[in-house]
Amino acid sequence: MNDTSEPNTTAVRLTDIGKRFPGVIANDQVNVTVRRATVHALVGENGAGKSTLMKILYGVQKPDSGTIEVDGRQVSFSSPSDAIAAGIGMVFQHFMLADNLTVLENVVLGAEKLHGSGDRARDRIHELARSYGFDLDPDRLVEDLGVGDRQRVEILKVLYRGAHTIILDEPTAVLVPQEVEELFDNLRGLKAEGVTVIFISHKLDEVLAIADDVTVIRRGRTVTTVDPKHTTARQLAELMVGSELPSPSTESSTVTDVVELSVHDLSLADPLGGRDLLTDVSFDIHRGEVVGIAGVEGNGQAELVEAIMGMRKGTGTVGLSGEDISGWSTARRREAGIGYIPEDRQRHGLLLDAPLWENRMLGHQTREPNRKGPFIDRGGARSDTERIVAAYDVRTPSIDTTARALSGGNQQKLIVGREMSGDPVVLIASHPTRGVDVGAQAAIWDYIKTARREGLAVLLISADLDELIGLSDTIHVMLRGRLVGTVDPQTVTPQQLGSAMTGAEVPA
Ligand SMILES: Nc1ncnc2c1ncn2[C@@H]1O[C@H](COP(=O)(O)OP(=O)(O)OP(=O)(O)O)[C@@H](O)[C@H]1O
Repeated sequence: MNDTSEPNTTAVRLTDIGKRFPGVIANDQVNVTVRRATVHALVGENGAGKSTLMKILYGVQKPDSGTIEVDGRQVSFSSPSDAIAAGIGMVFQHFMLADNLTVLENVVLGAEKLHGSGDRARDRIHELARSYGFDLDPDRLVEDLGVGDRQRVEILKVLYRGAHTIILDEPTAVLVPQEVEELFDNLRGLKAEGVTVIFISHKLDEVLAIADDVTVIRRGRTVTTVDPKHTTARQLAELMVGSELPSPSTESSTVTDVVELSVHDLSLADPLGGRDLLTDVSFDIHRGEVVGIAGVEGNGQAELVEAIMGMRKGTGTVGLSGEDISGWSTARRREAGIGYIPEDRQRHGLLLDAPLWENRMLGHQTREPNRKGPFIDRGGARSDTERIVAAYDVRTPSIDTTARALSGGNQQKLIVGREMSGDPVVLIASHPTRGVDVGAQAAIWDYIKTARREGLAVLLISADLDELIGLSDTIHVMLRGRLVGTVDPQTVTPQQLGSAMTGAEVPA
């Protein structure tokens, strides 16, 4: 270790950082001091300014005011390459790996000048993996890796480029409990070797389990930095929102015997000729019922949703309220009353460069309040967007703001609000609360529970096992494109469910 790696020296100091966007002060004199070789968590409501601050530290955004010090030296970054040269790395939520290349090729890609490309590169990767306790085979294809391993490759990539401070944006959002434990082991390994980790998270229990310091940001300002050893999740949440949080309540069953969605023997071949993406998937969802699907990401959940929505053509049947809709287009399915919260909000849920009120119409152009007779009803769409913004607490300067300018969590709240509008019969919800803060999560859960009480049938896909267990009336476990078992959310624990998802015996 060199002299800059001693604990308790400062790795990063952000002082009085300010950043404005049109109509919004994203950062307002933010101050954060990150001690070297620690894990430092940033928490705050959706839109509080966490991502903006990290983009400033990574050179993606330029601050309007304030100073950045890295390793005791003042720096000014015009681009991520400046930040990387100063030893700052960032791992984003959407992994940016090439599936058809090996771990080694992915790590080295674009950084050949650093350690060469042949055996020297391989030696360096082995050395890094060993010293940080990463168990990765450099010659495996990335497409054969699970989510946890892909994340490790991303981290390795950043380390290979010489980072000694790593920023992770909501790293556990896509992981099952076992993978979260593995990630945390890796983070401890990094710390032990003098690496500093800054991470953004909405999972307050996890923050308390791994962080050495937690900085709370509220409406663009630093509230405080606390010691997690002496702070509870509830206290953190209250610091975030500046008031007390309501506690969620459990609900009794509202399941009826009317089948609203029925999926029968659904199979889907892989267009690339690999193993079938779905095999003989069958289940019903009744009026007033939430059916959860648990599975490690990449086991067919996305394909199942796309087949139900008519975006992929498989064999078997999909029925809506007793009618066979297998041959219907996606638009017709939505018109008939299927609400759809997509997994990838930026690709399928929003037109990023269109204003919020136009996004309100997306997929709902043919229905009230967006249409009057044969005409688009702009006024109706606009006033309903105002309603959603208020009801779902979408933080935005106005409904004329583009979707791109919203924070991730606020984009999600807008989509949920839109898809819950117009009394859907069935709601297909993929990760409905991904990226939203604890307050908004509780509000979305309440909306789903209320709609279920009123008869909504919900298909819930979520990597958040507490959410799956807390909302579902029944949970099917999905593995390699098949439903391999059913568990009772009343009795199953997140750990048992996590094991079942990786192929262990499904608990009775
Ligand atoms: N490029 C941009 N243009 C306009 N406004 C922006 C832009 N980026 C962020 N903002 C605004 O700045 C504020 C802070 O957003 P930021 O993404 O930093 O929040 P966050 O704390 O990371 O939220 P989340 O938890 O939802 O990801 C928000 O009001 C957002 O709408």
